[in-house]
Amino acid sequence: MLYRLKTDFRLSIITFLAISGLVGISPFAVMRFVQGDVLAGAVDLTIMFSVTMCMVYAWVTGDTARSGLFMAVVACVGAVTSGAVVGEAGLFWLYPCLVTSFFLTEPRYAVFINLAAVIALMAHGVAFSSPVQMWSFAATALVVSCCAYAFAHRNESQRERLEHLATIDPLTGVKNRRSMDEELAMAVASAARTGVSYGLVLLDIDHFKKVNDQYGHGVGDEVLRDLVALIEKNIRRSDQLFRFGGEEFVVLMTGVDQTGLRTVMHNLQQIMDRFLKHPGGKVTASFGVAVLKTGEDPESWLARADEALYRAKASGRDQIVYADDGVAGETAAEIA
Ligand SMILES: Nc1nc2c(ncn2[C@@H]2O[C@H](COP(=O)(O)OP(=O)(O)OP(=O)(O)O)[C@@H](O)[C@H]2O)c(=O)[nH]1
Repeated sequence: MLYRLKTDFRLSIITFLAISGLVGISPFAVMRFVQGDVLAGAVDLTIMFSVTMCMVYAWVTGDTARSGLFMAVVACVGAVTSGAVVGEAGLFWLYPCLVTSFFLTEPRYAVFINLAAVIALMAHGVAFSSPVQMWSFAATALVVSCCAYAFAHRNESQRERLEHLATIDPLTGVKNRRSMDEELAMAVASAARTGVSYGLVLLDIDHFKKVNDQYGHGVGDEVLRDLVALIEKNIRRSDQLFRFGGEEFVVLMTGVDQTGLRTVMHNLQQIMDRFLKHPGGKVTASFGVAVLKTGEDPESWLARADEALYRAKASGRDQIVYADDGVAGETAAEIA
């Protein structure tokens, strides 16, 4: 739970706002009912119920885009209704709503929601004691919205940049090991939920140290980039490639069974055999392949692929070894 709060910015905002909204509004709801103002109390209760539902929906489905948008609408509609029901005192509630809209949903929706809320309150007019107060409210609401927009926009672009730095390998441009851990966990969860099968390929370039030593690191880097380009060109859009570390890569394949996986792997090995080169000749790789078993966790899945890769290296490299096969794999030359 804490992990999701730390990694999902919008979910954390939705949760924080829902909880602070509940804490902030509940004393007023109690006060309204005690004072006999049932309508205002009912408005408060409806807002509290709606924000709670938004938060629960976000946690259960992970759909923070929809729940964030709905929460922004609920908050602004609630603030406008409060202003209309209790008058001037209700106006203040719109300010936090104008700010938080930009953190809950996309700027274009937030601008629309904020404008609609301010115009609705002004058109209703009852909450204002004078035209000067009404226009002062409009002007301050505009300033607050502009500042919130600028801040949220900057925050979003910095967050995207940090996320890119944290998840993408700078040399090859593919996702790094950190992203892989998350994607494997998601694949395991999806397999348990939907029954879709997943295959994991651990690929390690053979004798890569020699390439670096003989031709320099620049050439080594070029081989890594060529390998990535070649794999990306030859896997499906739903498959994902990660740099596991150094000269080791992982391909996560979706919707493949044992037979399909063997065909894909043989094709991939053939393509590498034909096209992946360094100045002195061919570049080969060893592969460890494991299909996710029912109820298996990501660690054991990866460990089985790693063990298969170890066997591929140990039995002469340039091999594909399937976990739990118990036999050595085939070289590209044997398949051809
Ligand atoms: N050019 C380049 N080399 C890298 C990079 N990351 C790791 N390496 C090199 O990859 C080499 C890996 O060497 P080893 O672990 O001995 O593996 P190997 O030579 O491929 O031998 P086997 O895997 O046993 O076939 C080392 O020389 C690392 O310096 C990188 O980003 N660029």
